[in-house]
Amino acid sequence: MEVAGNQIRVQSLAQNGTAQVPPEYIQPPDCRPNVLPCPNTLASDKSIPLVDLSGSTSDVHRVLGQACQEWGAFHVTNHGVPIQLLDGMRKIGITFFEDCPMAEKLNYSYEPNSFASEGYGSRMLVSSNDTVLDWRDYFDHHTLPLSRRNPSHWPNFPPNYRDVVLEYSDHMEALAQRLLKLISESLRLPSSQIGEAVGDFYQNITISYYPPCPQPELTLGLQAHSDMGAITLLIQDDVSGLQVLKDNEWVNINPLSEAVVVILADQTEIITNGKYRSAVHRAITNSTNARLSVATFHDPAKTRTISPASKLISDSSPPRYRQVMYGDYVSSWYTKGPEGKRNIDGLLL
Ligand SMILES: O=C(O)CCC(=O)C(=O)O
Ligand SMILES: [Fe+2]
Repeated sequence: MEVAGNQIRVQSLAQNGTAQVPPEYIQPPDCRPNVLPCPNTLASDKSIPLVDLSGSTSDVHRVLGQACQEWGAFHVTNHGVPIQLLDGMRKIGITFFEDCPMAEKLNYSYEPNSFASEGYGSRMLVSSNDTVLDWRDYFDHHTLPLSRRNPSHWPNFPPNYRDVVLEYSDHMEALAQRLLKLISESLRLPSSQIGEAVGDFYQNITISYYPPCPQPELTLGLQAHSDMGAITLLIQDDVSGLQVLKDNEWVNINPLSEAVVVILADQTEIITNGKYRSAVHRAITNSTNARLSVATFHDPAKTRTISPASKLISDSSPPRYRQVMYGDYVSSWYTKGPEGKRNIDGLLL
């Protein structure tokens, strides 16, 4: 078994051909997928809305506004990011995880003693010891601001890996800015309102790799959570696994190779004073196919203070959240662990 800093890579476990997952990966019964009789663990046949960005501005505002209000997650198409680049990103990810020898992958291991460090890892670093482990390996890249970006920390297997990540980072930043403008406009705010409240993006790109799991009914690839920053842009391969919670039901976000999944995160919920909600989502596993996703997170700087936009506050719509320094929000997230929306709920007034 190959281990880095006491951390076992899930891929090594899966390749060992184990028929039973180790106990630290077994979810408590109420968090397991597809378990009867708890109705909210069954996946529904609904699907998230699709926003076609080539539509008329008024259609885009309407469909996107409704998607943000009701789901906090939606697909976008005609988004301007070359489809070839989406495919290129999936390709370098799968090549790194599946074709790069484990010994070489481990050279890029993240720093196990610091929060959200860059590199190859398995365990999200939360302080609480009772956290069940996710059936997932990942590679996290720090891509923005430029002062955090150091491509020599990233794999160069395959040889175009770093170039693809650089190009992808720029396209995702532009798309995130465009979406925050549309989101602001859909609330009849000045288009720069949410973007200015967030400030310059801290962008991280996380490639997640979920090996086949011998007991998918007992595990989660990634436990239920809402993302802590402002907006997440995600692509996936053709294997299902991502689910979003809607009206107490888990809904599959089925793969659409040319679309980007947009997931509103907690700071956008705070800035919009809860008019738009961050989406609770999770990843489930399966016993036959490995799954890959690429999530690009856009967050405020740790020193940024986030509060509900004053234009959305009135006598009939009082502030719902306390203001928070983003760095404090992140520390509390890592101390308490994700678990649904308990972090943002801690700011409710
Ligand atoms: O793999 C996925 O589809 C979900 C990834 C995710 O939610 C995350 O990294 O925060
Ligand atoms: Fe997420």
